[in-house]
Amino acid sequence: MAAGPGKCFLVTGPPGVGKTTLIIRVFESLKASNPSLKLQGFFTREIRQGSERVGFEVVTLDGRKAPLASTTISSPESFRWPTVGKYKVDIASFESLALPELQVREDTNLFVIDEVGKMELYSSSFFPAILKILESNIPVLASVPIPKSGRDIPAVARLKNHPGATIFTLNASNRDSVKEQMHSQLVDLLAKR
Ligand SMILES: Nc1ncnc2c1ncn2[C@@H]1O[C@H](COP(=O)(O)OP(=O)(O)OP(=O)(O)O)[C@@H](O)[C@H]1O
Repeated sequence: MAAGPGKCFLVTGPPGVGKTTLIIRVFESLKASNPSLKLQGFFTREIRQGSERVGFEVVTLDGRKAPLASTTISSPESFRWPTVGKYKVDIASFESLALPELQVREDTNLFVIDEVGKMELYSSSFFPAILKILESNIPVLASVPIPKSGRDIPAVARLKNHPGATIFTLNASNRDSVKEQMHSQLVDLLAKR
């Protein structure tokens, strides 16, 4: 196993710049170049009704889905859902799908975590699971939001300050080159393990 701090690749950039798309493409090309890699984790995708975004779902790397947040959850009436903007966050649903994916296993090669955001962090078990992964020295590919306030949420600040962190800031003109860079760095890293 590699010595020193585990590698943590962080993708950031403004909403809609293509963080999820980039992570999916890197994941797919890694998988295609080496089908025996053991990859674990999840993506966050928006749910649309026509042109309107009505929520988010989490999707595991092998395609299982669960709701993360929605504008349309209403029952039970008396339940006070945690919210991010207009979305009600279904912490139990997120946890039931995502937390098992974040369990460290002996043979895992890479964890994919899209994203470390406010909704996901409502789960009090989510960030501790990430810290455990970092302690395990297994590489991580994660996306983190750019804060509206200019100040990172504490969990994101902690990831960015991790000694093994490499931060890629996406914009519309660099996303293809960042994808190539990230893919080749990960191929090198995974070949060493
Ligand atoms: N490299 C690309 N070329 C063309 N279109 C792209 C590319 N990357 C992303 N897109 C398009 O931009 C839109 C937003 O992409 P994506 O969901 O990946 O962004 P995001 O940064 O993850 O967004 P969010 O901040 O909401 O999580 C999608 O419709 C996607 O198809």
